[in-house]
Amino acid sequence: MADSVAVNGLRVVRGGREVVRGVTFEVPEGSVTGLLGPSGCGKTTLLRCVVGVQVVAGGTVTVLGHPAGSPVLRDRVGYSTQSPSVYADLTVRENLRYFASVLRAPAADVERVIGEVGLEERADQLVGTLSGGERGRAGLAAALLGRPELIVLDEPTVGLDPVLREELWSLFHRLADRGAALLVSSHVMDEAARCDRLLLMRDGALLADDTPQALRDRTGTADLEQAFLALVRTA
Ligand SMILES: Nc1ncnc2c1ncn2[C@@H]1O[C@H](COP(=O)(O)OP(=O)(O)OP(=O)(O)O)[C@@H](O)[C@H]1O
Repeated sequence: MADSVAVNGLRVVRGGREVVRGVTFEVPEGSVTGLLGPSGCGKTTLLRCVVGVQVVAGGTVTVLGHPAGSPVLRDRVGYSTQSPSVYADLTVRENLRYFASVLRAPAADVERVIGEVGLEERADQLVGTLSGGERGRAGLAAALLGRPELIVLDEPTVGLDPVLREELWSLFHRLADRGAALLVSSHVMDEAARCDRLLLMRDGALLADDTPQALRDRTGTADLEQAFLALVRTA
């Protein structure tokens, strides 16, 4: 399987402190890679590097064969941030029509992505009046416009009920089955088991890069929370 993302020796300094400390990993196409780790460990910073909006101090980030942030990647990479960048004074549908035109995505994509994130009944509501979870899904819908080959999602399931979380994880796997690479961050360990591969991060470094089952086997633990703790103890 080809790699959609290749990160090599990445270092980032923020506020005078090295917050990403020599990180190397790949994200294969056609799979869901989870980026897991405690609050403040550097997940968002790492995702920002992959989408090319972060100044880096060293190392390389290659996305679909190009340096991260290259103009040719604009409509090939979808990115949804923790605070969704959708306009509060437009409806869900208006937002998505606007982003579809910017990305030159087909007009029919708007209805497709509204359906994929389950916002059909909120499509004509102003984003400013949506709940936090609904607003998050509106941002996620924008990241799915144009069928990007790489989809980068920063904590997409925060604030969602278990049913919706389940639906979104099913959607992520459907997108991967179509060939997309997904890189999804979370600090909830019970989501780790739903990923094909896991990157476990702590204090700006990767503790592990493996499948959930291999991590459980390697640490001799039954669940991934315990595996993470075992890795922290031996780091
Ligand atoms: N603009 C900034 N200036 C200084 N320090 C920053 C800045 N942005 C982030 N940091 C620091 O960089 C570190 C990594 O932050 P980052 O947002 O990547 O963490 P995270 O793992 O995504 O956390 P969370 O799960 O809470 O969102 C943190 O210690 C944070 O305080």
